[in-house]
This record gives sequence, C-alpha cells and structure tokens, in this order.
Amino acid sequence: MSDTPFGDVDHPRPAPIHPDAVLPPPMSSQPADDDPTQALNEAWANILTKVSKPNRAWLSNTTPVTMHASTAMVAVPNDFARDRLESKMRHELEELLSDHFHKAIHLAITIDPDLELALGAPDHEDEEEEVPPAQFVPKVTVGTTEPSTQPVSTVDDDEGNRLNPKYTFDSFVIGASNRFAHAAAVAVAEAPGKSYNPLLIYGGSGLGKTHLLHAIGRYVMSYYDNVKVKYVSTEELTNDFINAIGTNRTREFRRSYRDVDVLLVDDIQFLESKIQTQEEFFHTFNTLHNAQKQIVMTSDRPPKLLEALEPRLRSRFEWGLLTDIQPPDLETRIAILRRKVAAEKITVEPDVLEFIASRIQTNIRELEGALIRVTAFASLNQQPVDISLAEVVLKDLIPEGRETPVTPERIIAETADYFDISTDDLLGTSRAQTLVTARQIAMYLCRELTDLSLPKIGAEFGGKDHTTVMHADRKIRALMGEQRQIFNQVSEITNRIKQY
Ligand SMILES: Nc1ncnc2c1ncn2[C@@H]1O[C@H](COP(=O)(O)OP(=O)(O)OP(=O)(O)O)[C@@H](O)[C@H]1O
Repeated sequence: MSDTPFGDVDHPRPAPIHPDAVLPPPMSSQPADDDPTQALNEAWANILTKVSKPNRAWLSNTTPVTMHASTAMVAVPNDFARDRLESKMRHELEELLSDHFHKAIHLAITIDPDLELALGAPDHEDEEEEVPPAQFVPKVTVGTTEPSTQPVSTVDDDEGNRLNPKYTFDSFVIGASNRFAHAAAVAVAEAPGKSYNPLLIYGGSGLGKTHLLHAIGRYVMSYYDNVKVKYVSTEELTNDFINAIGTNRTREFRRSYRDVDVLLVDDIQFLESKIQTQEEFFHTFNTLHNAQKQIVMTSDRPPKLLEALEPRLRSRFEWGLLTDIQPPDLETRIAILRRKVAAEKITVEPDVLEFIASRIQTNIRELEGALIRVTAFASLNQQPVDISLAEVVLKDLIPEGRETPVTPERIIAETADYFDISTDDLLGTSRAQTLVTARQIAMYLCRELTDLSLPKIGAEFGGKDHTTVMHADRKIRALMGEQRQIFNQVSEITNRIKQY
C-alpha cells in the first residue's frame, strides 16, 4: 500500500493542475479545434450567455486562459472571486463546459492579479486595517453631571451629514406595523455599537425606513459628544467607490467610510450584482464591526432574498437584528396625517383625513403627497378642505381600474410634451425659466409617483445631484399651494401620465 497521496505507485494519478501552474502559451494562428486557447475563448463566450443570471455578473471579471486535456483554466482577479466560483458556480460552469465540448470538463481556477489591475480594482493593503474602538460619551447637560435622557442639542451639521431635520423619532408615528422597527431603532440610537449591530430594517417603499435611519443619526449626534455619523445611499456608496478607483483614491475612500462611529446605509438591495463594491463594503463592514462602531442598513427585502449578494456579506447582514416595516393600518395612516397637518399648522377636518387615509393604503409618501395636493387645491381656490373637494383632487391621483407602474421615462416624456420642449432640453442644464420649471415638476412627479430614491432620480435626469432633486421636490410642493398655474400643470401632467 502506497503512502503517497496519489494512491498506488504503479498507477499514479496525474498530478493535479495547480491553479498557478504555467500552461503552454496559446497558438493563436491555429484553428479553434487545434488551438486550446481559442477553443476555450469560444466556449467561455458561449457560456456567458447561458449562465444563470445571479452568476453572470461574477463572470464578467473572469478570463479564459487555456485548455489542457479535459481541464479548462480560467483566471479571476482575486481570492474573493475564486471563492465565489468555487463555492457557487463550479458545478454549473463544469456542466456548461462539458455540454459545449461534449466531454467531461474539469474547471481549474487561477488568480491573475494583473486582471485586477486591468479592472482598475483597488489595492487590498489596508482592506481591514484596525481602527480605534468607538467611544460613545454622552453629552452632559449644563448644570448637571448626569446625561439627559433626551437629546440635549440640535444637530446643526445637516449639510455635512445630510440628515433630514424632519425625520426624527418625535415625528415618527408608531403603529402595529412599525412598532418593532421603531423600538429597535431607538435601542440602537441609545446604545450604538452595543445593542444590535448591525441593525437592518427592511420593507416596501415609502414606509419609513429612511425616516428611522435619519432619526437614529440625529439622535446619536445630539446625545453623544464628538460622534461621526455618516448617512449614505447605496448608489452614492457605489459611485464614491467607482470614482475612487478611477482617480486612484481608494485609501481616501476607505478612510471616509471607516473613520465614522455610526454608518447608515440606505437601500442596500442596490449592492446586488456590484461585485467589487460588495467586496469593498465587506471589508468596511468588518473594520467598523470589529471596532464596535454601529452599522444600520435598510433594504426593500430581507437579506436571504438578496440573491445576487455575496453569501458572506449576506450572513453578516444577519448577524445583528433584522426587523421589517409593514404598510400601516388605517388608524396609523390617520395618525400620520394628523401629525403632518399639526406640523404644517394647517387645519383639515378629521373626516377628510380619514377619507384620504382610506384611499391611499400602502405608501406613506403617497399619503403625504395626497394631503399636499388636497390642501394646495383648497388654498388656491380659497375653498374649505372638505370631502367633496378631496374626492375631486384624488380622482386624478388614483384613477379607476388597473394601474400600470409609472416610470421616470414616462414622466419625463409627458412633461416634455406638455411644455412642448424636447426631452434633451428637459434633461439638460439650461436655466431658461420654462425649462427649469418643467424639470422641477418632472423631478417632483418622479418623487411622488415612483419609488425611486433621490440619487436614482438624479441619475434619470442626466446625472444631476440628489440635492438638486430634493430642492425641486420642496420647491414644487410649496409652489403648488401658492400658484394656481403650477398646481394645474402638475395635475394635468399627472392626469396624462396616469391615463397612459
Ligand atoms: N411612521 C411614520 N410616521 C410619520 N411619517 C412617516 C412614517 N413612516 C413614513 N413616514 C413618512 O413617509 C415618507 C416616506 O418615508 P421614507 O422615505 O422613510 O420611506 P422608505 O421606506 O425609506 O421608502 P423608500 O424605500 O422608497 O426609500 C417620509 O416623508 C416619512 O417621513
């Protein structure tokens, strides 16, 4: 009996192809049948069209190397990609290769760091550098040595942190649909890095996830001394990362995401299929988590349904606490409208609030939009806000019958058509008054009628910044109650969009 790892010495198994083995150079002038490299190139191109969707993105960073007998060698840029191919895709790829070559094919995966450079990927030197542990020291109220149980100062650094001053725990209405998420958010805000880390809040559009994220940030900033809170949407995170790669500033990128005490990341479902950003975020996550810094994320789905997310990232998202937010019941919707009219100091009779709340059931952003339209219409016409008026206004907003989802393309096309301008002009940068108004109305309608986030809307308008969209949204909301012309324009365009 042989003691070699290859079994019987009389019948040695062929030496396995080491992933880093040097294989014969390709002979590109030969026909594909004789040229192993070309044969594999063709097979790989074919496989890219057949591989299952979640796996396809991973293959975009791979390169076929060559064939050697029944072994196909493929290069990937790093360990991360190799792990993924090994653990999730080997079986599928070998099957597809075997089908293509009509014989059993074994896949060998090698790492080619040049590939990473060619892809513009960052160096990995400081992937998970140590950062000092978080220290959350409560602010002390003047005249006492005890920390206040309430936030003791307002957050004056809104610009830097981009936390909406209206999104606080105080302005958040609690109901059965969001009670648990709210309690978890408060627990995290009171003891960041200690109670639940990470906290992940998931649920449908317009249900208050971003509101809670901002409320946590504002609370932490007002309650603790010298804390750094960073709020970011996943689109911004991805863009920052891509820019950092393009300008060789990945170290600065890392510092800006790791030199924080609380990281708030909105809409992490947009990480799906973004392989390099996932990898970068994985290391950022580890660095922050190891230093007991708090991470809070929102998503439209629970992590297990984020199929195109790297498994080790998905499992980390499940380390702490997962909590969902459901659409609010009627009572909560009425309470939200009441809170809203009180905050805006407007008077609307309870039966009208109930009517609006009964008509708009699943999205609180739409609920607020309906209230704005009803009160704007009443103010323009100097009419009391009653049910018959609300019925007229909401008829346009909620057409009878089946509704097809509204897309930004349709909003842009209808708005351009209404103002008799080209879509290029609408999406451009001209400051001519008609174009500015048309652009701002279209942005407002994207905010009101679609589920898109501010950065996503900005991207639809030729790459405008999210703050431009926010400004347009606020401006048109305000103008609707002041200028009949704007109200009519918004209503008519909505009508056309909805009747499409
Ligand atoms: N429980 C609540 N109390 C008061 N206002 C709420 C509540 N829930 C949501 N809102 C308001 O509804 C609007 C939409 O909420 P938010 O933007 O937080 O939703 P979201 O779940 O993050 O949606 P999306 O996934 O589309 O970004 C905001 O103006 C928010 O203040």
